[in-house]
Amino acid sequence: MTVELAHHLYLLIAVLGLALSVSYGGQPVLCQGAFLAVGGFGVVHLERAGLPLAAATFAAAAIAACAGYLVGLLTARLRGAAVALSTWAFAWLVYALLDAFPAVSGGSQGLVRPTPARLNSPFFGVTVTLTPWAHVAVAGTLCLLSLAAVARLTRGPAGLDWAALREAPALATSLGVPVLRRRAALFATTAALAAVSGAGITVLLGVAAPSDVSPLLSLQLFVAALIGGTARLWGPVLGLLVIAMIPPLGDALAGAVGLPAEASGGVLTALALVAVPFLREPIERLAAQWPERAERPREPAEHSGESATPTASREGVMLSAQGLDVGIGETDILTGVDLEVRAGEVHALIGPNGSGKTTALRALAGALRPKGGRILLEETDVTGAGQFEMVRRGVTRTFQRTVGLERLSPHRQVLLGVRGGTPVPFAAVRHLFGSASMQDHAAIADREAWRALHVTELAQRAFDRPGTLGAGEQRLLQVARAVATGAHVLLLDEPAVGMTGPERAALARVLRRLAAGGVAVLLVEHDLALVYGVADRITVLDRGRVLASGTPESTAADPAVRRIYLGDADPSSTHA
Ligand SMILES: Nc1ncnc2c1ncn2[C@@H]1O[C@H](COP(=O)(O)OP(=O)(O)OP(=O)(O)O)[C@@H](O)[C@H]1O
Repeated sequence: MTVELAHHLYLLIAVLGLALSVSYGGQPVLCQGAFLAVGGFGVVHLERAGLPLAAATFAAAAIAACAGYLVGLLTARLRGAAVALSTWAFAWLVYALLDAFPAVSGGSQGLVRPTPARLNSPFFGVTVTLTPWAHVAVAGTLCLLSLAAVARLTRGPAGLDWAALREAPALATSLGVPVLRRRAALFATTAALAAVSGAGITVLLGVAAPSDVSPLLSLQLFVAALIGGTARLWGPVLGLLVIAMIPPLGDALAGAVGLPAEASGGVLTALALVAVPFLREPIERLAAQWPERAERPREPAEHSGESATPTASREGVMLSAQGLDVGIGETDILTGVDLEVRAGEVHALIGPNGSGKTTALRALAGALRPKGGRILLEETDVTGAGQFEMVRRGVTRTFQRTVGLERLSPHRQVLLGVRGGTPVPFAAVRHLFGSASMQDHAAIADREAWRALHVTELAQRAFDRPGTLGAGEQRLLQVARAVATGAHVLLLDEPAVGMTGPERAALARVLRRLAAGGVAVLLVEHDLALVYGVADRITVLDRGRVLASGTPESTAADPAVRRIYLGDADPSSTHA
C-alpha cells in the first residue's frame, strides 16, 4: 500500500510535467513513458558508473531535458494530431530500442538495483535509508515543489508565455514571443520531470523494466494530464486519481470477462481517452469562473494620466517598401508596391476587398516573405526578416480578426506585448528564484504596460475580466498589446471593425496620440470617414498595385481613385 502510494506520487510528478506541454504548450505529447525510461534506466547505469544516487538522478534528468528540448524543437511547428503521432512514434522507438539492446535495458527482466536505497549527503554526513515511507515523503515533497514552482511561474513572465502558447500562438508570434523555443523549453521541463519520476520509481521498486515504460504508460499519463487539461494545478491530481483506478478496474474486468490484465488495462485507458472530452467540458467551464490570478500591481503614479505617450525620438521615413512583389503559393497578390511610412504620421492603406492590404501588412511585418522588391527599416534592408526579428526591430502588427486571451486581464495581456518586445534572458528561471534584478525588470515592464494602457484609453479596464470588454475595447486592446512591444512602427489591420461611433472617435484619438508620440502608423481600414479624419497620407491599392498615394486631399481628388475604386463618390464622405 505504501509502495503503491509512493509509486503514484512519483507518477504524479510525470503527469505534472506532462501537463506543462499538454495544457500550457497546447501539444498532445504521447511519449512521456520514453522519458521515464531515460530516468529509470539512466539512474541505474549512472550509479553503476560510480555516481551517487542524487547526482545520477540529476544527470538522468539533465539528459532527458536535452532530449526533450530536441524532440520539442522538432515537433514545435507541428499541431494537434501530427504532434500526437510523432511523439507516439518516439515512444515506440524508445520502447523498441530497449527491446533491441538488452545490455541497456536488462532484457525482459529489466535492470535490478539494490533496495532499499540509501541517500548520502556529502555536506552533513547524513545517510537516509529510502524505505517506502521515505519514498512517499520524497515523492510528495517533489510533487509539492513542482506544484509550487508551476504556480509561481504561472504568475510571472512564463505564465504570460504559456497562456499565449495555449490560446493564441499566432498572436504570441506577432508580439515577438519565440513560440517554438518556448514550446521546446516546456518540452524539456516535461521530459526532466518524467526522468525524475522514472528514477524515483526505479529506486522504489529496485528494478527498471521495459514493460514498465511501454507506450501504454505514455497514453495513460497523457489521459491523466488531459483530464485536468484546463491548466489548473489540481487537474493533473484529478487525472492521476482516474489513472490509479485503471489497474484495479482492469483486474476486475480481466476477472469478469477473462481478458489478459494488459489488454483490459489498454481497453480502460482507451475508454478514459474517449471520455476525456466529456469530462473536460464541465471542468473547463468550472475553471473559467476563475481567471488566472496574478499579482495585482498598483498603477505607478507617474503614469496615471493622459500625457502618457511614446517618446518621439525618430523622424523621417521609418518603414518603406520598394517594388514589393508578394505571392501566396502560385498566386501573385502584390505587384511592385511602393510605400513609405513616416515617423509621427498615420498612413492609411485603403482599397477594395481583396486588393492586398492585409497581405502588404503581413509582408511588412515579416509574416510573409516577398518574392521581389525590398523592405527597408530606416536605412536597413530587412527583406525576409521574420516576425520575431521585426518585432525586435520595432515593427509590430495587429490582426484583422480579434484575438483575445480569455483568462488574462487586459493588464497581463499588455504585459505579454512588453515581454515580446523587450525580452529578458532567463526571465522565467530568474522569476522562479526571486532574483532582485527581475523585480527591476518587472517594474519597468509594468510601467510600459501602463503606458500602453493609457495611450489606448484602457487603463480603467486594466483588471477587468476580458470577457466583459466590448468589441471596440477588444480592438483597442489589440492595439495596446502592439504598442506595449515598444514598436516604432505599428501596422494596424482594420482596428475599427465592430466599433461603435464613440469607440471610433476614441480610436481616432488613440491613433493621433500615437503619431504625436513619434510612432509611424500604417492603418488598413475600410471606414473611410475615420481614415480621412486621421490620416496624414493615404495609399490606395487596387488588385495588388498602388493606384494612388499622397495626401488625403490629393487621393480624394484623384479621378482614378474616384472612378475605379469609389464609383465617383467623394471618398472622404464614404463609409465602406
Ligand atoms: N492564404 C491565402 N491563400 C490564397 N490566397 C490568399 C490568401 N490570403 C489572401 N489571399 C488572396 O489574396 C488577395 C488579397 O487578400 P488580402 O486579404 O490581402 O486583401 P485585403 O485587401 O486585405 O482584403 P479585405 O479588405 O477583404 O481584408 C485576395 O484575393 C485573397 O483571396
